[in-house]
Amino acid sequence: MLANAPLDASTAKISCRGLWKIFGPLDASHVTEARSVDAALQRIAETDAIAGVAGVDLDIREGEVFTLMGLSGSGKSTLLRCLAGLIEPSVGTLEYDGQDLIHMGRGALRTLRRNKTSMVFQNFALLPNRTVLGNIELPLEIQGLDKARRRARALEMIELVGLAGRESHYPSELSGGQQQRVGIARSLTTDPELWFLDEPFSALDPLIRRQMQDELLRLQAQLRKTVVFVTHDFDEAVKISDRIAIMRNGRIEQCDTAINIIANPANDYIREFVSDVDWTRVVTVGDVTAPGPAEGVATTIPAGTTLRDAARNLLDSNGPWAVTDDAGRTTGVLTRQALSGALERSVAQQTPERGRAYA
Ligand SMILES: Nc1ncnc2c1ncn2[C@@H]1O[C@H](COP(=O)(O)OP(=O)(O)OP(=O)(O)O)[C@@H](O)[C@H]1O
Repeated sequence: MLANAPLDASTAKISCRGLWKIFGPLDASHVTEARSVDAALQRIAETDAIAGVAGVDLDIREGEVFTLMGLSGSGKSTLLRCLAGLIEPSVGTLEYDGQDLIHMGRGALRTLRRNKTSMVFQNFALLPNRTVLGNIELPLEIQGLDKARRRARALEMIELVGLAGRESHYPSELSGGQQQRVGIARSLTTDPELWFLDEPFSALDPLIRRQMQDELLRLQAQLRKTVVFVTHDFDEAVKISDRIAIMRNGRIEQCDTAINIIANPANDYIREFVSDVDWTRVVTVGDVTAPGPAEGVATTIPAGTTLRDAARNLLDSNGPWAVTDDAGRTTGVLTRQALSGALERSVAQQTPERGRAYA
């Protein structure tokens, strides 16, 4: 598969082709008339303009958590904002469920965004003079919902994110983690289909950050939104994402599952980008277990358990373990020997001589 290859536009929830966002005074013909993305970038480099997003093709599936990564300035926020309809792309196509956003009138786009999308920001972006309840009700107020209904819905959201009892507190009376829970609750009040999260946890300390990641996973298991997430933290991306796209200079260098990216980096840039990744936090029990029946094996372990977490089982059990999928079905058997071997291989991958493939 090409690093930047689209999945399948026909089943995509969000789909874009040849998407560009250029900052500065520049005619779109610089891009549309260029022979390739490289040629267009070359022409842009000769001007004062900057390509925040450069020729991105992407298909994001319904219900997936899709994460944008990359160094500072690589274009993550700009791409996220284009996909969210917050900023207008300079060139290219963008569709939700096959519906063209680029040629939609401003009013229709605003309505679509209000009904289908929502956003969580790194700095929480709460209104300081409104209570928790007031902040969470805001999107419904904008939608014109009557007071009783928006209050009932806001209280439901407060319950969902574990803030019951704090309804009348002001943002300044809350911890960072609690403020972000308000941001999350507010973003969910309108029941959006598309949920955009721009580094939502990066202002939080590590322990709270991990709790919020768990919280996000819990909410996502319940709500199954289509999520576009931006982070600088590969561990965070691995924990929450179905797929990760790594950006550089406005382009997507590789887009795949975390394990495929670390096992088969598309180029030297990606190899370097993931060189410090702890494989035991990425490779899961499911990745190293051969399919098969598990008769007579009483102890189970979920397929999504990372080797790092599974290693704890080695301390208090000899195995074997029946590996189970999300639905609780047994998919295979993991022996103590196989788990030890997989752990050893994962650790070895972090040495400079590591191979290109995991197996
Ligand atoms: N409003 C703007 N005007 C001009 N240039 C911009 C604007 N917004 C972003 N850029 C430029 O576009 C490029 C991509 O920026 P963007 O903020 O998307 O990167 P990022 O990967 O999200 O960075 P970070 O991780 O630091 O948030 C950068 O070169 C940035 O300077």
